Amino acid sequence: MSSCPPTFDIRTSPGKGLGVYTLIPLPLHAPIGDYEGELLTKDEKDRRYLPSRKNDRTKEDERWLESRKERGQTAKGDYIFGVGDVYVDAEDTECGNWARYLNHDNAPNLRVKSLEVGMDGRPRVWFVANRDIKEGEELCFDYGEGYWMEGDVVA
Ligand SMILES: C[S@@+](CC[C@H](N)C(=O)[O-])C[C@H]1O[C@@H](n2cnc3c(N)ncnc32)[C@H](O)[C@@H]1O
Repeated sequence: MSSCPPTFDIRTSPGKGLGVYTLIPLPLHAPIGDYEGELLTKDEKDRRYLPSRKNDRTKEDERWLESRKERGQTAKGDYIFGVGDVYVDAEDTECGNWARYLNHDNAPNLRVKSLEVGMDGRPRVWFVANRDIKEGEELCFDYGEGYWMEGDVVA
């Protein structure tokens, strides 16, 4: 996993697991970082994570799940960000980056920006400050209603 910028700190956020905190003040519109992970199609995401699609899993899906287990990685579906038809899955810590620890807030201090196709031909998701942020604040974005309803998709 790519390391967290030195100006941010990953630590316990009460009631939310780990979270990302800024060690410096950040001005409105400050770029925060990209959300990185494995790219999955909707069908791959559903087959691998939804219990209702378990019987549709291919051999490749089973190998993928087995690899997660062997490497002590979870497969809960809590780290998925949808961009158009593609899903960025940051659950595997060998593929996701530090942004996987950004928590949800109904009054977030971050705004999500995304492109279905970035300059490298891949989808891009990144965060910017949506207000001035004080030193020591936790960085959060709004996951959107779908995340909490379906439990398998971030935003
Ligand atoms: C993308 S992860 C965020 C990082 C996570 N806290 C961790 O320790 O790995 C999303 C998960 O964090 C937790 N989470 C995020 N925001 C939360 C909130 N506002 N309240 C409670 N739990 C939250 C939930 O368990 C959610 O499924």
